[in-house]
Amino acid sequence: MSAVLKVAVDGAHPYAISIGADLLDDGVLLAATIRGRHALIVSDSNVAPLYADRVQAALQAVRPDLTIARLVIPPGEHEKTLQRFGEVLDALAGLSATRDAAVIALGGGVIGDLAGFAGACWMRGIDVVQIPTTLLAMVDSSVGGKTAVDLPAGKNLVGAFHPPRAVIADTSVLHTLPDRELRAGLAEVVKYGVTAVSLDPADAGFLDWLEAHAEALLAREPAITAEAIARCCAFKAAVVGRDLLEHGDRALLNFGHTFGHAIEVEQGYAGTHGGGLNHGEAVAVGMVLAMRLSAALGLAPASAGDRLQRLLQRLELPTSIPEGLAPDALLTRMRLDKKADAAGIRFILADGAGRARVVPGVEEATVLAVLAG
Ligand SMILES: NC(=O)c1ccc[n+]([C@@H]2O[C@H](COP(=O)([O-])OP(=O)(O)OC[C@H]3O[C@@H](n4cnc5c(N)ncnc54)[C@H](O)[C@@H]3O)[C@@H](O)[C@H]2O)c1
Ligand SMILES: O=C(O)C(=O)C[C@@H](O)[C@H](O)[C@H](O)COP(=O)(O)O
Ligand SMILES: [Zn+2]
Repeated sequence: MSAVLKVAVDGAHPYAISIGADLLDDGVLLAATIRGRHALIVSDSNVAPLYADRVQAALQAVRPDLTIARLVIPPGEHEKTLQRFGEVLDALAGLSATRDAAVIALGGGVIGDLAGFAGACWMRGIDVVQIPTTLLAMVDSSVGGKTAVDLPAGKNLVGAFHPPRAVIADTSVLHTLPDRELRAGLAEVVKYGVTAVSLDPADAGFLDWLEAHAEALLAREPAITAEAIARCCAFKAAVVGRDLLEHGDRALLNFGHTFGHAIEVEQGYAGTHGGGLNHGEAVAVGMVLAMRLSAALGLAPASAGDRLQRLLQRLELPTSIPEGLAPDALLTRMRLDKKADAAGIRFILADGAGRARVVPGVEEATVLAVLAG
């Protein structure tokens, strides 16, 4: 077994992120996260056939007394619903899960958010172990405790902050991840580059590093990939450790998301499985729009948008709004963004040199002009 990288998340609810190859088979590591006698593995029908048996066997070898059940749902963003949330709760009831039970989220961000929210609600909150299987989930969604489901009206509108008990990221599972999903994860990786100085000045050069290693990341070079995951987890750990509930600079992790979420909602959460943009792709487009808006307001040079667009294009990500989405329809969606308040939409804007901030009071006419290109 190769080296395991550890990132600690501090704060009121501390936990460890373990990153390494073949961690799914590490029964001791897995079992150390389970306190009670019941565990529910929640996964999707792409991931479960590949990995659920291994997780269950490893756990059961160390904890033969553990009763483990499984819930497998179809893949895709359109499954991150209240109905599926209810199915997870029903599965916990079927397991007679007590308060010391654990939900094991084995999958990408859809599974992590859905299972995490059910874990946050069952008996008012039980342990959630995140085992992310996409790059996006390893660098972002498995960490920080944001859990949620979507409504037709908007992304992640129903949810809770519920930090996991542990995050176990087995980098070997990325071998089976489709290229498109790898690229989607790289979009969130770039987000850390654009906001690096504000999130953690100690890693200010992350955007330059990404530009130097774009092809290696696309080629899934193991050492480069593991380094990217660990650095992203360190960024996220730093910010959620000091601002779990997003009263302050955690909001910077939302760079590109006000635009990106509007695209996802307007496309009806079509995502990978329905012919639309998936979350990472929508965030890629959203980041370019956010940088264009930053430039329009004089907060960044126009060249910053060009630089970001070039990097995203090298990573084979989309950088413009898909055909058929009207600017005014997107703006309407953005008004229900969770950062909006009585005074209007608040945007995360950046300077192109690693600094980002929350900006209120942006004229909607300026936003529409950016959306119209
Ligand atoms: N909670 C947070 O902080 C946070 C952060 C970022 C994103 N998100 C959410 O995460 C979701 C997107 O997550 P995602 O990009 O992981 O999408 P996803 O969960 O839909 O997974 C993408 C696809 O990859 C498949 N897959 C997953 N792992 C695989 C593997 N190892 N091998 C083969 N196939 C595999 C899945 O079945 C699916 O088809 C969105 O709902 C987004 O809102 C949440
Ligand atoms: O962890 C966070 O905080 C983020 O904003 C990470 C985002 O990448 C993620 O997509 C998150 O789910 C968006 O949160 P939301 O509050 O805008 O729904
Ligand atoms: Zn995101």
